[in-house]
Amino acid sequence: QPPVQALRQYSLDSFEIGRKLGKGKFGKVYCARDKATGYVCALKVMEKKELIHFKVEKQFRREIEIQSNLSRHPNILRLYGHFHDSSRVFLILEYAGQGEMFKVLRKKGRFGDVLASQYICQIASALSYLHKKHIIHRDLKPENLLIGLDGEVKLSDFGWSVHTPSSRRTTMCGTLDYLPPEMVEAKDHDHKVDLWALGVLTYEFLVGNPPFEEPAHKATYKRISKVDLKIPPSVSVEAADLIRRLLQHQPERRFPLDQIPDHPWIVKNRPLWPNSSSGELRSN
Ligand SMILES: CC(=O)NC[C@@H]1CCN(c2c(Cl)cnc3[nH]c(-c4cn(C)nc4C)nc23)C1
Repeated sequence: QPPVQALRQYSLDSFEIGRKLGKGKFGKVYCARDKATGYVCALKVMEKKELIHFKVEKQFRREIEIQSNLSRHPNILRLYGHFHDSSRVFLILEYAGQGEMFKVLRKKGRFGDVLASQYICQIASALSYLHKKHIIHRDLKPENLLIGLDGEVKLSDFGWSVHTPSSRRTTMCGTLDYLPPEMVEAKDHDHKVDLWALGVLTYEFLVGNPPFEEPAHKATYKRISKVDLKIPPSVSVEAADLIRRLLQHQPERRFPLDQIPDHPWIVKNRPLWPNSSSGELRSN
């Protein structure tokens, strides 16, 4: 039967709460086990008064609506259900066995071509799935990526996703590093903003920091607007080619997602067998 029955009514009492996994944007996330099925999941808890205070209840409702409708994709974190009590709202999320991407990246400093290209190819597949459903993620960055038990990437945190085409209404907060020129210039934007962010992510995976990072916001804006991109010689020729093709000022010139699996950088670094990156041979 499905890991978490979609129609069953859940309450906090349906779960044994485990360790705190960390903090999302507006709440805490705990490891939890569904008492009825023994299934392990991640329970995201948010205070209703916090959602109201930050005026993000609309964004939050959109997150639920979008993520619930995303049925199976191996690189998108599942939202199985949600429930609330008098003061809190709870999201029942898929548990990602290897945790947060940004922590792995900070610990490793940067990724090699094989690992980075596998991650980028998986993220491109997830974005392609979203775009086909007319959804743009709009907040692609290492902090919003998780890693599953088999090392696969899981796109999560759809708090900023919208249906295309859209012009941003909510003021942005957090890092500007991933914003494309059309959003920095607050122009209308479409799914191609995710292509720009994928280019920034590719650069950050390989170099360890985002390409337009500056201490001051204004300086970052300027570098993004001018696409003031300097790719260090440590980055392979093939990777640099993909980064340049994604970080195009004009959205329509950005490299299409469905051509990414055939890009030389991805092809050259694809392991002979899937799951062979960990060196062992496994029957699938
Ligand atoms: C995208 C996002 O919301 N990130 C912040 C939340 C923190 C834990 N969240 C998890 C969520 Cl939402 C789902 N699965 C997770 N697994 C882990 C985790 C596993 N290990 C071994 N260590 C950790 C940590 N964390 C999660 C997400």
